[in-house]
Amino acid sequence: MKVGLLQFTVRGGDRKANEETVARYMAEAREHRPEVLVLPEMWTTGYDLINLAALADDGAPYGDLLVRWASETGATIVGGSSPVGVAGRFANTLYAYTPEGERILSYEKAHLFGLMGEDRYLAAGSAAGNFSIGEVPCGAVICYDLRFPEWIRKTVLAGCEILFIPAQWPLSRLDHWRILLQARAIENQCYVVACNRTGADEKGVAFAGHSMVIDPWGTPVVEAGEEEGWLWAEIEREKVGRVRRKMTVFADRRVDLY
Ligand SMILES: NC(=O)CCC(=O)C(=O)O
Repeated sequence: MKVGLLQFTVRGGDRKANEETVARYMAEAREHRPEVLVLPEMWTTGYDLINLAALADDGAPYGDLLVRWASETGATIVGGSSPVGVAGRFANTLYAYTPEGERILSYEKAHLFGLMGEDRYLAAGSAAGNFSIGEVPCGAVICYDLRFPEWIRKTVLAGCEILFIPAQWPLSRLDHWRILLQARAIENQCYVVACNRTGADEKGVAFAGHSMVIDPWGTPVVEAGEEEGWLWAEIEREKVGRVRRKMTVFADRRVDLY
């Protein structure tokens, strides 16, 4: 399965500029014949939470763009996330679409990140992000959710061979990013596909880039630098089964203890 992760510099509060940037990269992606494309967290608006009510949509413009790009590229799009608001309740929401335009995932970030003010402006989701790409069981969480292994374990126990993690993760905690991503891949024996943003926001906070694909043994398959652009990787689904058969972590769980 050929996967492309787009890390780019999100412009806070400027949906038009962000849409134009992604559209440009989507046109470029076609020649790579991708099967899955992944975008970063809150790529439409950035963290302009004060203006959330004006910037968020009800899911339609955000979803419509993903439908268009999925159709144009022929890939399933795991569309990062965007603020989606219905009846005054806004959530950091991730949609995924097939090339045929079917929405296969709507996931709301479950753990709100106080350091970036999310808890003051957004509502937390409470449903796990399980979905399938063709026959492959997948899961998704968003950024800060990465710090909650219980939540990710729940997603994996429901069936997940590839875990997608769109993010806006700062450069100052790059070490946490890399260690936690690897740990989640090792302990859950699944692929981790993590797409971060690049550049700095309007307050001068620098973001890490370093999007990564990690295999179910915990070995990085690819890792980006801090620059904007596509990161490409090949996912070998058989590896998940191989690792899970070799080290029987799931069968060895002491469910009588925890
Ligand atoms: N957007 C986020 O959830 C950021 C999470 C983060 O930076 C962290 O250290 O955790």
